[in-house]
Amino acid sequence: MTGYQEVLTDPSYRGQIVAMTAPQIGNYGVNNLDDESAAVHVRGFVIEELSPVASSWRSRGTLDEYLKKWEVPGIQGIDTRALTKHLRSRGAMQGCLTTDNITPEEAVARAKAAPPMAGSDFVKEVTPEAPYAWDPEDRESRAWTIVKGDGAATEVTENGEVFEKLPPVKHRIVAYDFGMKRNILRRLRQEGFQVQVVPADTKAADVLAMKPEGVFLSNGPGDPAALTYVHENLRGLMGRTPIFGICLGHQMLGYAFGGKTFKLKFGHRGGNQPVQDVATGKVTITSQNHGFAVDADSLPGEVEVSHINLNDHTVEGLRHKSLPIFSVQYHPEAAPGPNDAGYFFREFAKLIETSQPGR
Ligand SMILES: NC(=O)CC[C@H](N)C(=O)O
Repeated sequence: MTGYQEVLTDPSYRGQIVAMTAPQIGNYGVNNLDDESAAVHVRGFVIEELSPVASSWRSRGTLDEYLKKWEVPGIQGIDTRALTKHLRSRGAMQGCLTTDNITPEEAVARAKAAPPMAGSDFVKEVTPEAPYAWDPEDRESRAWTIVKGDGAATEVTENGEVFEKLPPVKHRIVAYDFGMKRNILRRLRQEGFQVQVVPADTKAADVLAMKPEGVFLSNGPGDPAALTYVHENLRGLMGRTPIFGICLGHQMLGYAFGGKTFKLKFGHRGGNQPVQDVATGKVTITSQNHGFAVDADSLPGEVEVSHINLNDHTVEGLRHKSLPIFSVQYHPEAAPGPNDAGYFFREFAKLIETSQPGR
């Protein structure tokens, strides 16, 4: 029931209509802290029932007003669990939401005529135009670092909000922003990383010229196969700096290694996906949002599958056997419920500290 604002603003959903299975959405309204980016990216939002009340001390408006502000169509009154079962048996498909006075057949024709997800580069719509240094001390960024107050060093602002005191900077890294969620930046900073963010088409040489201690590859929308310019740049970074990728970043590494991805019949979504660490056998409950997956058989021998999804046994993590490179398909930064996977940000710091990049 929670997390709808994060879903709406996750750039990875660019170009997609999202349907929620929880029966009532909007209960706690929207606020100025939960946005994962500066805009709503879903193309349409489908729910069973909009809560008639938006109630929370953090609330600054209703979901209805929010979608209107961003001119994103929403529809309620849909049996979204039946819809989900339909998509599960038939596969993810094109859809159409309209207020035009047309027949269902005409709406189906419009849905079929829409450009398909496969083969489309949606990253160019969400990547920043220029590099920027993420400043965790600016007001807005600090507002993102709310913690639950578990006794860790905290600070209370004039509005009574509790903030985490950030640790000193330990490592300077560069992050490719393919449509990055803000909580990734927040989690990186919480682990002591200072982050310089660069656009998706930044050349490997320009990244290396910044002399980063490591490179992070973000999540992002669309078909990973379409981003050949990224695959190329990553090949220029491999072996020269430690690399950590999440979701689209993980898929990009799959291509840079010489592998490929395929489109899943239906994507992995939501906060309840079981993933097994192949080496330890340990299972974590993870948050996921992806429609494509790396094809394990396409990978070269020097890359190992470190994690698998226990529902369909697809690849959920990769690790290079000799170079300091690893990635996960799911979202260690997301926390709609479990925080099982949060340790990956610490792993990245450890990798930087223990590897000897050849530069
Ligand atoms: N969250 C993501 O980074 C999604 C990656 C990719 N666009 C997919 O759907 O598989």
